Amino acid sequence: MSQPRPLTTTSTHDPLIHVKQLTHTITTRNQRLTILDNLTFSVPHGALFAINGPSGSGKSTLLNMLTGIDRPSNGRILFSGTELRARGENELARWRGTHVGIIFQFFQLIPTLTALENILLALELGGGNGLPRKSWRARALVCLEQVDMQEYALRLPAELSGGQQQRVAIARALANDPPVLVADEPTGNLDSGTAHQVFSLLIHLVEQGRTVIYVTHNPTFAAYASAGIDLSDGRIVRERNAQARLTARGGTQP
Ligand SMILES: Nc1ncnc2c1ncn2[C@@H]1O[C@H](COP(=O)(O)OP(=O)(O)OP(=O)(O)O)[C@@H](O)[C@H]1O
Repeated sequence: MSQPRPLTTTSTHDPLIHVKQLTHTITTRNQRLTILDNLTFSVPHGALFAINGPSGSGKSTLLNMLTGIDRPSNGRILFSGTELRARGENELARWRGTHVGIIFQFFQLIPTLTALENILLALELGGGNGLPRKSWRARALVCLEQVDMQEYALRLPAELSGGQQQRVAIARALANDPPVLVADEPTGNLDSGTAHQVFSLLIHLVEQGRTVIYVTHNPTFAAYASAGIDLSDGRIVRERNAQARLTARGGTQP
């Protein structure tokens, strides 16, 4: 299986997300744990941004903070200049429905719905992104086309391979046309050839102007990023910024 072709667009320097001195602690029965420790970084607009680190380093916790699913104990997250914690829960859920598409490791498609119906459900839940209901089916088909799965619109998830299911899940994440996709170990359940195909697709979506933030514990997949951070024990131990590599090599290379 060939590797994904390198990212040919570069992200702008405009930060989409600013994280400032973010700390998250939790109290268990007998101790207080610091899961994220004073993180400051930014996610450029139009980046393929990796959050990399070993198991337990805080990657998923951080991703949930960036999408407003969880709130940090301390610190600030500015998303397009607006502070997430300033929004109430309902407002945050509405905002998430239209601004962020979420992709999961285990796809999480509804098993009794076809590929097309899974995407229609996302449109239903996200309000159809302002489109009239009569055009939702066409929109869902466009999303399937974007991931090259239009021929499989009427298949159930169980009738698709793992890689095909993840493509449908990516199409579902695109349903409400969010500017940002977040993915927690998007290829963690796929063989390496299929994983590289999924990364090719994510790179293509970034080239079309979306920002993709993904979590991985695999340095090979982290190397596809145009920017990112490496976490260890809840701390940033390395910042990745492909701008330097772009200058050096004339293109981002994993
Ligand atoms: N609700 C909780 N109660 C206690 N500890 C928690 C809780 N949630 C997370 N943790 C701990 O916080 C740390 C970070 O967890 P997190 O799931 O963010 O790590 P991760 O890097 O995503 O790990 P993995 O790659 O294994 O999914 C881990 O040590 C985990 O055990």
